[in-house]
Amino acid sequence: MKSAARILIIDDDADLRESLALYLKIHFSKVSVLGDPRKVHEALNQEEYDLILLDMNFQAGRNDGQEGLYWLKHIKELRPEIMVLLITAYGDIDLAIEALKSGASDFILKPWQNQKLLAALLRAYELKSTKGKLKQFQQQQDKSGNELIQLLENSARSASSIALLQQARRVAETDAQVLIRGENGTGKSQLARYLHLNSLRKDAPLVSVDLGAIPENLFEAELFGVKKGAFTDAREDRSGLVQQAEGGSLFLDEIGNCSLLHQQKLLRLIQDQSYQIVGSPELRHCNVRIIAASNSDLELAVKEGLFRQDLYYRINTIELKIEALRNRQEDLEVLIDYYLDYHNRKYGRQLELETDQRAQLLAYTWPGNIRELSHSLERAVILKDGHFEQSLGSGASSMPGNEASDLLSLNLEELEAQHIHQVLNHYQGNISKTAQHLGVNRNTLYRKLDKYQIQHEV
Ligand SMILES: Nc1ncnc2c1ncn2[C@@H]1O[C@H](COP(=O)(O)OP(=O)(O)OP(=O)(O)O)[C@@H](O)[C@H]1O
Repeated sequence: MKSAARILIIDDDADLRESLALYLKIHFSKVSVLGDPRKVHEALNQEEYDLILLDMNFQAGRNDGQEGLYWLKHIKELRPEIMVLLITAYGDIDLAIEALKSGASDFILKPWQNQKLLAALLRAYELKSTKGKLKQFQQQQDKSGNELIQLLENSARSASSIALLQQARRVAETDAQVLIRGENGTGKSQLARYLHLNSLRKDAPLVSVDLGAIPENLFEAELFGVKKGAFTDAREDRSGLVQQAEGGSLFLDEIGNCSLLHQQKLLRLIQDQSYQIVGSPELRHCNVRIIAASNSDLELAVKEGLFRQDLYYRINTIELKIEALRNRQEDLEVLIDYYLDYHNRKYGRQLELETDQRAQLLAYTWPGNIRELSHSLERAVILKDGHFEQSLGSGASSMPGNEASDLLSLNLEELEAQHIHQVLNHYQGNISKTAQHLGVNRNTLYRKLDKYQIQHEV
């Protein structure tokens, strides 16, 4: 399959241009040529390119490479996102260094070797895609970063939440490993973002990975990346999440669901800041801050031999515990107003709560915590109905029994709903373990819980 990279070759030598283009067209979907660099502005206005292969000497008799450097800077001013690879017959180290400092992605010597040239172009394209993704992600994060800080600080009214955020801000400035504990839906991922946004790494990416949702056999590839040729499908080098988090933070959600084998790889990552790309013998160094989260009893898992003690000690240098929502009445009051307003605006409604309806929400135990609260208010706003009797905790009580005769009377969907409910109860509401047991990912499970209105654990 051809790479999607769009390439422009700029060289005054017509034979060379054409032979390069002929070769590259075998591997790339779009290859164009340009003989005169003075027309580059026009060319870039007409078409989009990902990569430019730029000759360094154009005028006859000149071979100092300065023209190439001039056009390189010009292109980078016009389109900083385009990766420029310089190609020259007169290479020396100083020129190569100057080119790289001026923004070139690579420096290729003529006569080139086709395989090496191809590898350099594919590498540059991979880098461009990763940079693009990170930038996009970072912009989204920036937009909502301040909102998140405000939201968390606004809703922290109870003594435990105020103390928690204070502690979080204090540890955020350090690079200490943090373990966030709390029931499902209490806001562990949001607290991880809060930590990152308050840290010195805030301008670098925060990459989150749900360790409960990654299939066992993809764990290493997802986290550490893959070297081209590591397996049949690995046609190009692929970066992993650790590399994408370079300089920033890596949020390892549901760390308690990690197998012992993968715990060992995480230990090396955390302890030595190093990892191995799948298919490569080398150890790679990285600079990432680890934030982990878990809603399971890790101490028990350590006792039972299911969680490595050394990893446990590594990740919980600092432990931040989020209280269940039922123990944070002051926060609950603010969150009811926040989500009522939020969903009213989202759906263009004006639902208001009667005093007894609000009292009912304040008295409920919220086993699914903030996520359940938001879902309940969303449903109420959509239905324009603040009577919560039907919905709060109805999932548990309305489930049919599992006598054989009952099962026969169920249709497929009812059977599915019942099965999900039982598995969920078996794992005491642990979403990741339930999803793993059922062979679906957590998002699918949440959708099904929603569909069958199994609110109890949503
Ligand atoms: N302080 C807060 N104010 C308002 N909404 C919040 C707050 N904290 C979390 N939320 C919302 O609650 C929901 C659950 O939060 P989050 O996903 O962070 O919980 P979690 O503990 O990581 O859940 P899980 O254990 O299922 O991974 C999200 O919709 C989030 O936006």
